[in-house]
Amino acid sequence: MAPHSFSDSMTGSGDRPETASDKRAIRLAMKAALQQADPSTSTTLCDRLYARLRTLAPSRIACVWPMPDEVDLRPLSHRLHEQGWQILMPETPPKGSPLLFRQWDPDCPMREGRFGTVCPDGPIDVPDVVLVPMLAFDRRGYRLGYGGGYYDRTLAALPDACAIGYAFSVQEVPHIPVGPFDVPLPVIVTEKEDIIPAENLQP
Ligand SMILES: Nc1nc2c(c(=O)[nH]1)N(C=O)[C@@H](CNc1ccc(C(=O)N[C@@H](CCC(=O)O)C(=O)O)cc1)CN2
Ligand SMILES: Nc1ncnc2c1ncn2[C@@H]1O[C@H](COP(=O)(O)OP(=O)(O)OP(=O)(O)O)[C@@H](O)[C@H]1O
Repeated sequence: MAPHSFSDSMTGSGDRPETASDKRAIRLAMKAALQQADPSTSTTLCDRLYARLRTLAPSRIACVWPMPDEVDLRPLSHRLHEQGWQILMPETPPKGSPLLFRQWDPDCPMREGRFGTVCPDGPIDVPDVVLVPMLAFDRRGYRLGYGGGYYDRTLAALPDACAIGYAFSVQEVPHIPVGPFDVPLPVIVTEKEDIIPAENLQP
């Protein structure tokens, strides 16, 4: 079925029940699989992200403070900071709102936020580049997060930002169920490869 079908848009404000339930099943399976992932893979993934970003002029980039078993972007955040990038990290607002981003530097105080997230206690800022965490993804560029819809709302509000999804390669699934607000990412970086979904489109 087409990603943005009529029946999806009929519901107006969210996923159909079967889409939401299919997403939940993938999240559960992936959370379990991630507990077996090798954390040292984060280092290779950070190196690949850095290789992609170093060709750009330093600007304001949204990184992420990791949650348990997730890719750890902290080595990349430090490296980019040393290279003159302004690092931002998300603050998680109540569900239904886009993320806020706050400036981070290696010495800034951090505080605990919603759902086990941690965010800098710095000024609010707006990113030019957004690194997007994913619980699962597919080769079309669709992603699943923890189910808040935060990044979908955030990227919709930042149409000019350059969005780059990142995850361990074991987080790839054949097909992410898609709802009316899911927009595919233009690039996904894993520790093994850079996936450019447009290259996978059938003519
Ligand atoms: N490291 C990191 N930070 C991030 C994200 C992320 O994916 N990774 N987010 C990506 O968007 C946002 C946080 N989104 C989240 C949304 C829900 C849950 C969560 O634990 N949900 C519970 C159910 C909560 C409830 O509804 O009561 C769960 O999954 O069991 C966690 C993070 C912003 N910060
Ligand atoms: N821009 C939006 N406007 C309104 N509702 C949205 C928007 N984006 C997502 N949603 C809704 O939010 C709910 C959660 O979305 P989804 O399950 O795709 O979250 P997720 O992508 O896994 O979470 P996150 O983006 O926080 O990592 C769904 O019902 C979805 O339709």
